[in-house]
Amino acid sequence: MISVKGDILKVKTTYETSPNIALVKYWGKFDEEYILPLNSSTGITLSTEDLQTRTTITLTNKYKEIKFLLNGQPHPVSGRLKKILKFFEEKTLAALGEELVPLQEGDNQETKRKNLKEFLNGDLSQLKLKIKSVNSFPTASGLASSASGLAALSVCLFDVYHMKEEYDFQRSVIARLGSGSASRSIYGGLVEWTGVPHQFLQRKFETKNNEVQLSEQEYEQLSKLCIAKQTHNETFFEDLDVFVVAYSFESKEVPSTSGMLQSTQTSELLKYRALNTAHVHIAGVKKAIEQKDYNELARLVRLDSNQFHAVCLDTTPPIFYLNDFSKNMINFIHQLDSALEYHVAYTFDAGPHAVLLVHKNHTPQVLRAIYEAFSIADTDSLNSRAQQTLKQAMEQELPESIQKIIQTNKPKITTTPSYIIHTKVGKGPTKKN
Ligand SMILES: Nc1ncnc2c1ncn2[C@@H]1O[C@H](COP(=O)(O)OP(=O)(O)OP(=O)(O)O)[C@@H](O)[C@H]1O
Ligand SMILES: C[C@@](O)(CCOP(=O)(O)OP(=O)(O)O)CC(=O)O
Repeated sequence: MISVKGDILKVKTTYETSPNIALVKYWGKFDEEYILPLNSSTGITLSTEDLQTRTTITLTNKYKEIKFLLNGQPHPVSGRLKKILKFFEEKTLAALGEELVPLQEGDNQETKRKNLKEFLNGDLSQLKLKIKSVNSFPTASGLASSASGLAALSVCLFDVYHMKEEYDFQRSVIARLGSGSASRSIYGGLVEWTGVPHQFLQRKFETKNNEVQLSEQEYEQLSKLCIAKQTHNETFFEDLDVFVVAYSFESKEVPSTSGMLQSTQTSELLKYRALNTAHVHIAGVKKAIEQKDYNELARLVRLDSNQFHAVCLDTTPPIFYLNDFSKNMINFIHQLDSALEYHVAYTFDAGPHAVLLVHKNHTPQVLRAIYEAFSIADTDSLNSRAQQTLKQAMEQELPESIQKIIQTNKPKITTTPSYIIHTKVGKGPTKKN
C-alpha cells in the first residue's frame, strides 16, 4: 500500500508466517554462499494461529538509513540479509518508481498525481527500509524462528517492491538465501526443498577437500533448481495434531549453520545420507501421507530425525543437540506405541525440543500422558489450545494401558519441559493489510 503525508511517502506491507519443521532434515550445504543443500528435505509449515512471525516492511523517505527491529529491539543487518536487500534494490527500484502515488493522505487509487520517481524528484535512493518483526514464540532457541522470520522477509520484500517472480518459486529462493530452512516456510502444508543433483554431489565428494569448481552460470542454474514447493496442502493433515514440546529457551551452543559445516567437512555418514537415504525417506513420507498410513509416517519421521542426530554424533568434534529431556521423550513415545492404534511421530531439530505428530484420536490422551509422566506442575506452561485439550483429557478416563506406561516411566523421567504448544499444520504466509 502506497501512502503520502506531506513530503513523506510510505510503501508498506505486513505478512504473518510460521516455522517449518523438517520431517526429513536438511543438514549440509553443497555451497555456503548460494545455500545449496546437499540433500532434499521436506517439512510441515505450522499454523500461524499458534506460532507466528508478524513482519511489517515500510519503504520510505522518512529515514536516512535502514532500520531493523526484531521483537522491539534494534537487530543487526546480517551479511546474508544485506545480499537479499541489494538484490531487490538493483532489480526492482526502477520498476517501483513507475508506480503511481496518491495525491494526498486519504486519496483513493483513482486520484493520483505523479509516479513515485517524480514524487522523489527522480532520486529513488531516498527510499530506506524499516523492518519490524515480532515472533510470538522464543527467538533463536531451536524453534525455527529464522525459518519463519526469513520467509516473512522474502514475501514482504516481493510485495513492498511490487516485484513479480522472474521464475516459479523465486520467493523460496530468496528466503533460502537468508536461511536454508526458510525456503520451506514460504508455503503451507508439506513442502519439499530440492537438493543438488547427485552427479554434483559425487563430484564434490570425490575431491580432496570437498571443493568443487563450478562456473557462475552453473551456480545460477543450481540456485534455480534448489527451490521449495508445496507437495501436499494442509488438508492432508486434518487427522493430525502437532505438539511442540520445548525444553528450555536457552540459545544453543552450536548454531545450525556452523554445525552443518562441521558435519559436511568431517562426517562420512552425512555423505551416505545425502546420496542414499534422504530422498528415500522423502518418497516414503509422501506416500504415507497420501495413503493415511500414520504408523509408516511415524516410523520414517523418527528414523530420519535419529539419523540426522547420528550424523551430528559422527561429526568431529561430535555435536550433541539431544539432551536427557530428548532421550526421555524418545523412550516414552516408543513405550506409548503398544497402547496406541496410531504411533506418534517425534522429530528433533538442532536442539533438545521435541515436535510430535499425533493422530487426532489420541491427541488428548498423549498430552495427558506427557503432562503426568513428565511431572508438569501446572497448566501455565501450556498454550491455550493445549490447555483446552488437557481439560478435555482430564474429563475422560485414561485407558489402563496408558496409565500403566505413565506409572512405570514416571520414576525414570528426570526432566520436565518448559512449554507445550498444541498446533496444527498451517496454510503458509498470509498478507495482513
Ligand atoms: N522474525 C524474524 N525476522 C527476521 N530475522 C529473524 C526473525 N526471527 C529470527 N530471526 C533471525 O534468526 C536468528 C535465529 O536463528 P537460529 O537459527 O539461531 O535460531 P532458530 O531459528 O530459532 O533455531 P533453529 O534454526 O535451530 O530452529 C535471529 O538471531 C535473527 O537473526
Ligand atoms: C536441523 C534443521 O533445522 C537445520 C536448519 O538449518 P538452517 O536453515 O537454520 O541453516 P542455514 O541454512 O545455515 O541458515 C533441519 C531442517 O530444518 O531441515
